[in-house]
Amino acid sequence: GFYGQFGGAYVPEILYKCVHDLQDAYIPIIESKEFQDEYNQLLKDYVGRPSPLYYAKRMSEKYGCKLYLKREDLNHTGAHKINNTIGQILMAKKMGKSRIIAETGAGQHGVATATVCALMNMECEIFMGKTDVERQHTNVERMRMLGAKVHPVTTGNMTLSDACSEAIRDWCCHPQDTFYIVGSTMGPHPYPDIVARMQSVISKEIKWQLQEKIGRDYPDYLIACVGGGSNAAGTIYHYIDDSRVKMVLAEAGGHGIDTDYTAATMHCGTEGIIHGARTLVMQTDDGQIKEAFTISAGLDYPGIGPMHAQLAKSGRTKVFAINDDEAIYAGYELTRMEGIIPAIESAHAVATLKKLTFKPDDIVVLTVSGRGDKDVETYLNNKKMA
Ligand SMILES: CC/C=C(/N=C/c1c(COP(=O)(O)O)cnc(C)c1O)C(=O)O
Repeated sequence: GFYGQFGGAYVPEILYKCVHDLQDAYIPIIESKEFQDEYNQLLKDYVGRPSPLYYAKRMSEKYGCKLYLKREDLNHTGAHKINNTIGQILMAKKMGKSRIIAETGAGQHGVATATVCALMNMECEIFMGKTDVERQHTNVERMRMLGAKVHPVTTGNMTLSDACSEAIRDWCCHPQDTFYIVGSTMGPHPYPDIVARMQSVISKEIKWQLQEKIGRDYPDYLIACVGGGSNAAGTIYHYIDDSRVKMVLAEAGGHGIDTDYTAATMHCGTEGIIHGARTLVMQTDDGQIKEAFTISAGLDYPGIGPMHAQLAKSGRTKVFAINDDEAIYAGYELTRMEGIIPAIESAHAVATLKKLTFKPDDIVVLTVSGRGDKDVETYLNNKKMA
């Protein structure tokens, strides 16, 4: 499982067996008719797919293009994360696992995991940095409502990276009966590939939706935000080899890539290992992973999916570092122009529109990865930036 020099599975000895078991099992499971039938039926009737591709008329006029929004915010649980957790819970069941663990930052992956555990009657434990427990508390309440046990993590700066480390430590103590549902295109092989495949339903739908709406199955631009990289991976998946399609990604600049308060890994990271993957990571000269910083819990990660490390290095994707104030402004703009309150993560993608120059007929598809209910306090507390 390599993306150029990036990827691989750098795990402690104790995890070898369960990681290799998964490496051997995942393709046959995903490609089986039984999996495909149950997965597609749940995406349709439980998640509510296909998600709409909505023509944003007022934003199109403002930015001089034809802007279509891929509405992953309208999925059950309010974000793209459930596309992935449905797939992984079916794998866990197939592999005879009874206990599910997951990390979460924005709480959307936590909610999506707790949701499918309730659906499949499985035990669920979520690890979440204490900082994120506070700033995304509505999602913590939802997780508990759904029957999950939420463990606040108090190591490091108590955000997503610390939650990942704690989940991996737990996994090391329960390698046989526990399935770790990883929430993004990160971690040891095969997780980046599993998550990208589960999220690829996003671009599979974009293709036929564009064909239906404009008589052409490809856009001029695809735009998405990147935390670990899963909604972006899903958005670009079926277009990666199509050179007609430009790919624009938004990572979290925080207070700026020239400050110590940033999460812009593709601007500030160097090659290293984090949570089992060789990728780009923000690290000190002696290899200590630096703390990330951003207003957005879901983008607050010092690493990046190995797939995106490779795509950025090869120049296939154009990556912008969007700062906190730019994201808040963009969140208010979409809210006031189209009546859609985006997740603060998705707002980073919206903020790239100001950085691009379009031709009037350019078809632009931007993935709204989640809804902003969990971020209303953050938006209102930062109104001055609007
Ligand atoms: C897996 C940890 C990331 C989380 N969320 C990330 C996230 C992201 C960034 O994650 P990726 O799509 O995996 O880059 C974008 N949009 C929304 C609405 C998100 O919630 C979470 O815990 O919910």
